[in-house]
Amino acid sequence: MFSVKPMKSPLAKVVEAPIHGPTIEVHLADTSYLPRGEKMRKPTHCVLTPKYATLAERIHRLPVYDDDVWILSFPKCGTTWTQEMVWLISHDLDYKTASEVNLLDRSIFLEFSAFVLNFPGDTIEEVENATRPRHIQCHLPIALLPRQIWTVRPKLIYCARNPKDATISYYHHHRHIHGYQGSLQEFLDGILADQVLFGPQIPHTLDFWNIRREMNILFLHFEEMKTSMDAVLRRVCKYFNKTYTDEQLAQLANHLSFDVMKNNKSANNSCVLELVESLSGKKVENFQFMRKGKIGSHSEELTEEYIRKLDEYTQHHLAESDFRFK
Ligand SMILES: Nc1ncnc2c1ncn2[C@@H]1O[C@H](COP(=O)(O)OS(=O)(=O)O)[C@@H](OP(=O)(O)O)[C@H]1O
Repeated sequence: MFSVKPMKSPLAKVVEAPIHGPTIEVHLADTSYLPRGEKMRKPTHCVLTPKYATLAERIHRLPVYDDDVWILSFPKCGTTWTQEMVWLISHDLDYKTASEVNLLDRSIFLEFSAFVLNFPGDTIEEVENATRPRHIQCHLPIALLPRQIWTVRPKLIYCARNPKDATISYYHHHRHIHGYQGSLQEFLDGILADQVLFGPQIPHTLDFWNIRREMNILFLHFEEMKTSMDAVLRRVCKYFNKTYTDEQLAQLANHLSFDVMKNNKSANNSCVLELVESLSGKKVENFQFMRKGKIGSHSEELTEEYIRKLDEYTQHHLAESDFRFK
């Protein structure tokens, strides 16, 4: 299915983090069974962990059901936000259960065990045993998803985000969650050299974009959720065949607003910080998953030089595509 090689780059060293260990490059082999899509690229490599390689086959063979709901994204692109929105819309706005059961238990992060050394559980098994309809979150690229997805055709929701904002968000995530010790510049060079975990981002997004019609993927943008949440909610309702009143949608938009979600212990991923603290024995300071929640916050930290480099990198990847980040 794939071959694996250790990463020798300087960045691989600095991201040899206490939480997930070193990174590897997974090279995809047979992808002939994937949907053909529009302008389908040949999938290349993905940066993952050695522990992932031991779980890859189980993930690839995972049974898929047609009532599954898969939330797919590159890290830091609005996954958690999308998970809470989709779970509520498809569960008749059941705020009571949403407040009592943590989002990570309602919408399970499939490959989470692969990214935490000494993880005290098995998230793949959790998905296998979850009550249907299962809500599953996954950051893997299309070629590493369970193979049955392409024949069983569950609901697929993809969330994209501007790479500059996602990159800065990911940098802070690496510093505080993965124990990344390198500089911002090294991290950015790693992004540009496709060396960062789950990377590269743009081919990840393009692969889902190219099969969105064929696979009936609900394709969302972080920026649209920020600027036009009402329209996004209506699209999600339509996808799930749900009808709610204007008041109910306004209440949901409020529930999903940054400030409300930031203080919602059931959906703000604070339990992940607690897990990281207990595994590393160190306090995670000055960091929350709900960090800034803005469009364009990269401009506070990126130099003109790196804005130009990231723009050129993005343009290069998008040259053959009609896809545009918002
Ligand atoms: N409700 C709401 N409104 C606006 N923004 C929000 C919201 N929820 C999460 N976020 C922002 O999404 C970023 C985290 O993305 P992910 O959830 O994909 O992260 S993860 O990959 O699951 O770790 C992260 O972005 P940054 O603030 O730029 O770091 C979060 O703040």
